[in-house]
Amino acid sequence: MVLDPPLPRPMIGRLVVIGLGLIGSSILRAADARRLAEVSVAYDAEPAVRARVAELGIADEVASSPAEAVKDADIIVLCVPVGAMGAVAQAIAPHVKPGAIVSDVGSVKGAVLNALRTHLPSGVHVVPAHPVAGTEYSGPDAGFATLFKNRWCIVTPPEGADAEAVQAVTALWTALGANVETMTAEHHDLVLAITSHVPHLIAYNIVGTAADLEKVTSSEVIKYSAGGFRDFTRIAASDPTMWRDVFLNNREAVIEVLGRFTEDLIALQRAIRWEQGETLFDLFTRTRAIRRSIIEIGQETAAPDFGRERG
Ligand SMILES: NC(=O)c1ccc[n+]([C@@H]2O[C@H](COP(=O)([O-])OP(=O)(O)OC[C@H]3O[C@@H](n4cnc5c(N)ncnc54)[C@H](O)[C@@H]3O)[C@@H](O)[C@H]2O)c1
Ligand SMILES: O=C(O)C(=O)C[C@]1(C(=O)O)C=C[C@@H](O)C=C1
Repeated sequence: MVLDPPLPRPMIGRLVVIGLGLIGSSILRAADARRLAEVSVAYDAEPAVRARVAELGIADEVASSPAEAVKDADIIVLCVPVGAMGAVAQAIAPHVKPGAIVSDVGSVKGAVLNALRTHLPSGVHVVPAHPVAGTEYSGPDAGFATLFKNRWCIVTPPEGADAEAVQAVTALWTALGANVETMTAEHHDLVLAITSHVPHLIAYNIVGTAADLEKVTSSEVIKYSAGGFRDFTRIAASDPTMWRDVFLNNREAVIEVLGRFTEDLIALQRAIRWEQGETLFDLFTRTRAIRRSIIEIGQETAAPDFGRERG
């Protein structure tokens, strides 16, 4: 997979990335490869992370404070855990120039939009976004320039958002390689609860259950985890801070989806108890078709339906 060639002229003056882990460092790498900004500026709360980013040479400048980072910025992208977005917005608020755009990459949108709007002055354009692309790894060394290539990025502008600012964020993500879709923050949070948040919770739970089973030793779990369980362990290795914040900030949608999930699981339990093979067979046939259609259209380029038929 390769990125498109560099732009003939940078599309952004000063691009600032705050939080230099998997996502922030991937944005910097892709922006550097495609020469999207005249100047890219990086900041992270951890001095060791800032030093590593300077060593990697993926930003033009590494700032030593949030205030220094956002001075004269045109677009600022917050790539910190969802629970830290409010504190970062508060720290940069007095230093962001009027007319600048503040965006983010948080996995939850409603709570982040509220946090950003609470702290940032009204002259600053808030346009949240979420690249639906990632891995179970964290930190600046985990990032790579093609992470967003042919993946979806969901932009969730608040009502009345400045059209030019929304266009600028859309153009940024398109240039980073993503396909952009726009929806409300509320709808995003429901869609991602089913496609990402609850699946992660299930993975954390099943790996935790396996680890706690008294009659199966942990060495047996490791030894025989070549198949399905191994896939769950990859997801369950995802960053604890990030995922704690996701669940605490998308409580309503996660609880709603978990309710449905629990009902369906109990129905399966009943089908097994009463030996209702047809029920099991029908469900497994339906789910197999879903998997095959995802592969057929190519997960990376498929236009997901985002559940719109449910209204
Ligand atoms: N990992 C994924 O698969 C994925 C995918 C899409 C979106 N996201 C979202 O992207 C964001 C970042 O995730 P990541 O995987 O890059 O995390 P990460 O742990 O790799 O990096 C986060 C970085 O933020 C820094 N940070 C934390 N608090 C800070 C603060 N107050 N000020 C400045 N820096 C601070 C940390 O030091 C760390 O370097 C999260 O909001 C997450 O929900 C993650
Ligand atoms: O591929 C993975 O490891 C991911 O978990 C990526 C994933 C997802 O659930 O699809 C995780 C969280 C994000 O907000 C977006 C993408």
